[in-house]
Amino acid sequence: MNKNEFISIKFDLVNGLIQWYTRKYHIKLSELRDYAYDSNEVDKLIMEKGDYVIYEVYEIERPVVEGEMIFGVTRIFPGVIGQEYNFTRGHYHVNKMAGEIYVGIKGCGLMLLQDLQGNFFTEVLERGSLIYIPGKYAHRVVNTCDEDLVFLFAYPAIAGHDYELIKKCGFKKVVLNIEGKPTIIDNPKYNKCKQS
Ligand SMILES: O=P(O)(O)OC[C@H]1O[C@](O)(CO)[C@@H](O)[C@@H]1O
Ligand SMILES: [Fe+2]
Repeated sequence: MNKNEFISIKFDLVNGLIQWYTRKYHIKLSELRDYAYDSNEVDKLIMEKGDYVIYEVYEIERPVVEGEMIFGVTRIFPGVIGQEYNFTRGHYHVNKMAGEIYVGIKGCGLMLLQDLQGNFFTEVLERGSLIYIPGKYAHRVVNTCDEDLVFLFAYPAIAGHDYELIKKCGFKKVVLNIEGKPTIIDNPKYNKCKQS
């Protein structure tokens, strides 16, 4: 097999373990401070438990040229930051023509989607879900269950990640654990951001 042309690897579809990847990175609690519904809860948790990993990404990198695709597996650990379920930062693609595909492998949660016009919706992401995200939608995944949420992703290598707007304003809604149930509420930070 010529690795410059073909990639064929084993993928454990039960546990979501990938046999080979070129980059592994993780996002810790402190890196979500600006993205959290309540950043005081981030500080409190770090004081109590230290700065732990919220999610990890196993990626197969490819050259950033038209036609290439980057793909891999993300694992979000279960838990809450205050009331807010563990989540990915979320981002827009710089290249609005670049869509993305997610396939749920293990666990359950929600994908939050929004565009620059303020349209917002959610999709269930669980084992067996297949979600196509058109290029203009920012996307975030929230783990609402008690186990790891694992999913496969694939996107054009030229997509580019834009985190700034999400860092500044967040998503229109957040997913909180209220009396043990995932509850979607308005994000005050987003509303304030729109007004200023
Ligand atoms: O890049 P974020 O918003 O932290 O979320 C991580 C997830 O999104 C991706 O960047 C793909 O869109 C993956 O690396 C991973 O699945
Ligand atoms: Fe993306």
